[in-house]
Amino acid sequence: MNKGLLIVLSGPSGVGKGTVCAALRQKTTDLVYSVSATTRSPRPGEVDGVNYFFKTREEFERMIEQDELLEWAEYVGNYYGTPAKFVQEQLDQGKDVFLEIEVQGAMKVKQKFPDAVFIFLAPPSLAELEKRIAGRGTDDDEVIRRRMQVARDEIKLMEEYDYIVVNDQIDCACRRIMSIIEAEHCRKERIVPQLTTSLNEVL
Ligand SMILES: Nc1ncnc2c1ncn2[C@@H]1O[C@H](COP(=O)(O)OP(=O)(O)OP(=O)(O)O)[C@@H](O)[C@H]1O
Ligand SMILES: Nc1nc2c(ncn2[C@@H]2O[C@H](COP(=O)(O)O)[C@@H](O)[C@H]2O)c(=O)[nH]1
Repeated sequence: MNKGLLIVLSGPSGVGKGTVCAALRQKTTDLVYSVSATTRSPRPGEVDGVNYFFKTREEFERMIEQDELLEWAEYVGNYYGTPAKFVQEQLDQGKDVFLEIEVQGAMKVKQKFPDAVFIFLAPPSLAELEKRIAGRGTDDDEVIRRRMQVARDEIKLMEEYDYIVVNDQIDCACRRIMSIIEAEHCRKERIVPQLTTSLNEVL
């Protein structure tokens, strides 16, 4: 079991993962956020090394070959992946690490880190999801159509997750995620090994 908690947040594009993460950052400083690598082009305002590490396909494929990624997936024509070294270093230091990734990648993390916590952020409805993707104004109609198509398959896999949080309101979703993390820290599987020294007379 890792010293820190690995928390995986997935959910269809446009459901509000980034928005909820930004709100979480304001409410708690206890989480470390992994920065993914991608071959997608930066959107206006996105900064290399902050939002993503922007890579060419060749660079990304080299990262795959050199086993630098904890997981990776191809999504709507681009590669996305989690740099492994940073995540493992933070977990080893006892920090809680937060990954915001799509479903195929989350399923790969599940194989490697069965004790990670998997949270699916669900939209209140498909109509609301499409409204949010389109309202963001970052994708053309074809990309929106493909993201909605993938979203249907992703929603089918939501039962693979430990928790489902409906993102009807940003603050509510944020509170629920913080409660899940709090509760996960109290699981006996995590607590008992830590208490065996201090309570060794009775344990
Ligand atoms: N609870 C909410 N109610 C209404 N609008 C929301 C809510 N949460 C997020 N949004 C809006 O939905 C749009 C998409 O949000 P966001 O970019 O955070 O989604 P995402 O899941 O991170 O998408 P992607 O996976 O494509 O990066 C944004 O315009 C955001 O302001
Ligand atoms: N499997 C992974 N998926 C990731 C990673 N980083 C982001 N994502 C997901 O990709 C889609 C599209 O993102 P966008 O920024 O182009 O809208 C979205 O669901 C992200 O959560 C990753 O490292 N691995």
